[in-house]
Amino acid sequence: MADTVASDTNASAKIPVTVLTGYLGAGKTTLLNRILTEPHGQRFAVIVNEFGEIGIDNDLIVDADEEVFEMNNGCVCCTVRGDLIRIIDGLLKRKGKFDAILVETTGLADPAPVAQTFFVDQDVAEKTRLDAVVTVADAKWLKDRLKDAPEAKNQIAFADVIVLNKTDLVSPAELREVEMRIRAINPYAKLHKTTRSNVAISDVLGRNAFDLDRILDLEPAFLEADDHDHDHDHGHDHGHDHHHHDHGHGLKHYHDETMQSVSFTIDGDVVPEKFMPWINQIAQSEGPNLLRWKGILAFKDEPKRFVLQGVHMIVDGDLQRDWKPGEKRQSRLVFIGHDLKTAELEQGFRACAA
Ligand SMILES: Nc1nc2c(ncn2[C@@H]2O[C@H](COP(=O)(O)OP(=O)(O)OP(=O)(O)O)[C@@H](O)[C@H]2O)c(=O)[nH]1
Repeated sequence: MADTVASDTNASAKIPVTVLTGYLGAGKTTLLNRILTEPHGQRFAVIVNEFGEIGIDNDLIVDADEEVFEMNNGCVCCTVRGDLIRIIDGLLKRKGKFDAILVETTGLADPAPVAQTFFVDQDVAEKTRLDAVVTVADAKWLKDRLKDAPEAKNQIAFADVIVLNKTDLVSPAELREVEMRIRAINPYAKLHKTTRSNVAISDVLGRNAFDLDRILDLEPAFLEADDHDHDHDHGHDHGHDHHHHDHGHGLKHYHDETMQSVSFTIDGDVVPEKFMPWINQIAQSEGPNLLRWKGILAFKDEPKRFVLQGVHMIVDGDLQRDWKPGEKRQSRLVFIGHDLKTAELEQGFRACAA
């Protein structure tokens, strides 16, 4: 994986995949129908979980027969959905008939294994790229679901784009409150407030969400949205203490009781021979706690930007476009997860600086 991917520079030829997630009834189907009926000139292959005709059903996505991948070191904590792989393999054989893939996950699904599929399976990873995880959230009910449904929190934490839907059902004050709750879990996603999932198609498709520039540019504003009360529901949570954050030293830090985001910036290059072993080791040791991680790295003597992403113990990366003339060569990493060893992560990353 990570040590072989650097040669893979052909990212743009891959078929983009958008994973559409969100809790039951949030408005996923409404969004999907909008995407499929608006004129955009694109042809989509759609994978949804109720669709008998393609051959997965809710049970499979929710909890049944997942296939377990045994990693080289014997770890079995990374699982992927065999059925999803088979469906995508089948679709890819019909290549040319569609431009993009949309996967609508059931409202109960943890998006991690779905996203992992696009990194883990070699055939799938060679031919597709995860464009973005789009999470539809119900403005009226999300707050409650964050308390009682871990999937709902994972779906928010995982999102590159959040469609905060059903805004017609809440007051402006309630809307602000739910937005802050979302930001406490995921300060990085692009957020759109909608009724009937009426977001512009260009805001959900073709995002190249792993071009982190856009997301990180927005980060300071996101980090200001933290002067909110927490409902401290310690029910099933890990008993973390209150959120706090630290604006010093290029370290940003934001979390609710369980979920946390940290980002680090090195003002310059990193040495790939140091960075790659380090990040692989972090993937192994911290992977179970790492829900999602991303980075843009300036590798020493490398004219192209190295874009990294990970899901739990899986690391994936590509050399993408050139650093532009005048663009500041920086190396940035973002981790979203729980119980993050922030100081250790920062120290390890800084040790890779050129
Ligand atoms: N009031 C209101 N209702 C909405 C809005 N968007 C969707 N709905 C309704 O909410 C219900 C659920 O919408 P769906 O799009 O089916 O939601 P879903 O996320 O696909 O639901 P599942 O398939 O059950 O997970 C439908 O009755 C929609 O008409 C909205 O913005 N406001």
